[in-house]
Amino acid sequence: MIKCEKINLSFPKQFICKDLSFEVFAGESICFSGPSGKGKSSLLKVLMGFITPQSGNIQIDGLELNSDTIAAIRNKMIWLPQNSNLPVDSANELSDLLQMNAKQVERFQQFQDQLGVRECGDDKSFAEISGGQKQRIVLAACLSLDRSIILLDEPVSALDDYSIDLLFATLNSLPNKTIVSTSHNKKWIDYCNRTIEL
Ligand SMILES: Nc1ncnc2c1ncn2[C@@H]1O[C@H](COP(=O)(O)OP(=O)(O)OP(=O)(O)O)[C@@H](O)[C@H]1O
Repeated sequence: MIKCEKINLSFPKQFICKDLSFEVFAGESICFSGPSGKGKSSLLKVLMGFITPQSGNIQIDGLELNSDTIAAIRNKMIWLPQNSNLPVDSANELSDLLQMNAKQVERFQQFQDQLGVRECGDDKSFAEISGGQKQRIVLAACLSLDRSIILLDEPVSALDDYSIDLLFATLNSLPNKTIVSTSHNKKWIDYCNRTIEL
């Protein structure tokens, strides 16, 4: 469970939120929505501990997020950044980068199958595939690590409706995952249990 209380966050040139409180229950899927530049990605980075708000309290599974707990908390999570420029050029290189064990590699291939990109993952470099195919391969990698909390920044930005349906079917096959995402996509927003509007 994620519990955020009275988060105050501003950058020098951008106010993000004042006294923002919310909870995300285990197994729930929520989406931050709102106009571009409002701070959706920044809030995911707050949950990862990459950005520290000016004030407020964040608890993940009962652990208060601070320098002592950050490693343990990050081990519970996987974060898909927006437009990630990965230092790899294929699914195989991605599994090496993430230091996947044999079971995770097997799951990675299963998720690529489920998301309709196994052939791309097996045979092609990232330079040879589309943005949507790459996004599905990176999503498959995220899911294969089997973390209980999944942070997805614009996970369907490059996907068509058919691919989004494949993703929903894949996520529905995974029990007890807590998903915190950002999106402008209506189909994704409708899929999530709840929206937090910024
Ligand atoms: N580290 C930072 N330092 C200063 N300003 C920042 C920093 N990170 C983000 N910002 C600013 O905060 C605002 C919110 O950015 P953020 O990426 O969180 O928005 P967003 O809602 O996710 O936008 P989009 O929908 O376009 O992805 C932007 O104006 C951005 O320039």
